[in-house]
Amino acid sequence: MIDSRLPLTDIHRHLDGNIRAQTILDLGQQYNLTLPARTLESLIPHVQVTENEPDLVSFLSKLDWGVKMLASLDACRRVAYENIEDAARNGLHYVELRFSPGYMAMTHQLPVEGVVEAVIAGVREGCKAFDVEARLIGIMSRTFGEAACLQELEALLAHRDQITAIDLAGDELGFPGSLFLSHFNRARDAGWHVTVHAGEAAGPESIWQAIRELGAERIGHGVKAVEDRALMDFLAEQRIGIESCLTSNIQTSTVATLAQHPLKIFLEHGVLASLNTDDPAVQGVDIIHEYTVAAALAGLSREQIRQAQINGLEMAFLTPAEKQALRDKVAQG
Ligand SMILES: O=c1[nH]cnc2c1ncn2[C@@H]1O[C@H](CO)[C@@H](O)[C@H]1O
Ligand SMILES: [Zn+2]
Repeated sequence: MIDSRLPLTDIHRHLDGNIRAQTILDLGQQYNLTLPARTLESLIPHVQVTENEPDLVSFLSKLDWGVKMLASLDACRRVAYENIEDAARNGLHYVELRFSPGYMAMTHQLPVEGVVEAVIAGVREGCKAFDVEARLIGIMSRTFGEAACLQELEALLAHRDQITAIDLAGDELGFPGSLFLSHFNRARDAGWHVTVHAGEAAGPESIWQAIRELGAERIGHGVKAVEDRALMDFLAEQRIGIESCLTSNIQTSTVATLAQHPLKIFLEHGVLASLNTDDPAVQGVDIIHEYTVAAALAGLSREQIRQAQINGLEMAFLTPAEKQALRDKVAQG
């Protein structure tokens, strides 16, 4: 159930994990690139999760075809623009879109800083054309190591005023947060907010590390927090938000079934947790599905779903005045 009098937000949404299948096909044609299929229908199984993947890293490989079609900065701009259009179509009032400029640049050796500029431009155009408010979160893709992350960080820092926060995503088990202390020191010095993918593939210690050593104010997924009572208390007391992504956690085999998902326990424990998509196009879901289907299957009551919706804006990297302006705007219709 979505409460239409409250702002609808998605604050954990990968722009480069949300490239339309049709756009993948179009870009393949435009740049004469090889794809595993020629029709939309036959392409879907290659670019969308159709059965749950055995683990996080297998799931992440599903993002690769879309990113491989980013043959120019204009393609990056287009994908960013379409992300805002899709958010508007879903009735989202506010989105935080995250992207990994090095990952997007990789296949066609685009300039990483150019990718950051193209994404900023596409999002800005989208926000002008559609009634959506957006902020950008820069991702460092840990999967490619510390040096590649440094390159992403520097490209993002060159546009620090257009970026709201920094994140670390990718292979959590292979590349622990402890490798990235200096990256996060620099990101915090830039005045950015910090959110970190933690406690998805690795255990609660990864969440403690993200908070204590990287300065995380919010945690992406954070599923494994439920295994550590002291951490649950700490999250609730410090109001460290958990960005839950229900369908994603099933598709990565982080959680076996929605009925076993800890989001309900987080909310019962007073942890600030919200509903988000993650990589909607790759997952074949949207925010409406997460609210109206997945949340109920995860055992959330109507009141808990409403609380999660309230928490989404509460957790947003906005000032109190910006949040209030959004509440007022939506309440007035
Ligand atoms: O669910 C997830 N967990 C961890 N990393 C992710 C997830 N979804 C996407 N990425 C990672 O984010 C970057 C692109 O924005 C890529 O590094 C991709 O692997
Ligand atoms: Zn994510």
